[in-house]
Amino acid sequence: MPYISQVAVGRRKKLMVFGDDYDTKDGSGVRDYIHIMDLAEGHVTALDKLLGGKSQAGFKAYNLGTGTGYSVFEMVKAFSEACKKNIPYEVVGRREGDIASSYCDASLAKKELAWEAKYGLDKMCEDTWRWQSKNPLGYRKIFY
Ligand SMILES: O=c1ccn([C@@H]2O[C@H](COP(=O)(O)OP(=O)(O)O[C@H]3O[C@H](CO)[C@H](O)[C@H](O)[C@H]3O)[C@@H](O)[C@H]2O)c(=O)[nH]1
Repeated sequence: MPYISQVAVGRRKKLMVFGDDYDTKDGSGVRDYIHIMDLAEGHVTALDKLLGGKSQAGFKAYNLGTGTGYSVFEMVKAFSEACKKNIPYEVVGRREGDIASSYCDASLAKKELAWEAKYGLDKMCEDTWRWQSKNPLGYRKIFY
């Protein structure tokens, strides 16, 4: 997502797509992207349970994700629609160590924390683009 966003804002010429020959819906890598607000709320909910509950365990792991896998090409398309620009890309070789597909089962978080992700890919792209277009250099200071 940050690389796509930087292409859209003109900081990078194009996105390098790491492989289009995976055994996935369109050949590109699939991941479980999550909106930052969903992720933050998931953490707060887990902390509330830890601090307020009767849990004896020192820790417990919860998966936080949408449970939906999106491909790199789906990301490019969704981001392109959000920013109303073409996102140039080039398919290059697979990145060493990458797996084809990774998405989570967040059912335990839903059951025990009553948490689930609210936002989908379109909202992630829309909000990322709003931030990136207002902060082309990210949080770096702009010196004139
Ligand atoms: O310039 C890029 C960057 C990424 N991708 C693709 O986009 C997907 C997501 O890549 P990320 O690097 O954003 O995320 P990963 O899930 O592959 O890996 C990240 O999450 C992992 C844990 O899940 C590790 O922490 C790892 O170091 C970290 O990069 C992958 O299919 C990757 O091949 C591209 O095509 N081009």
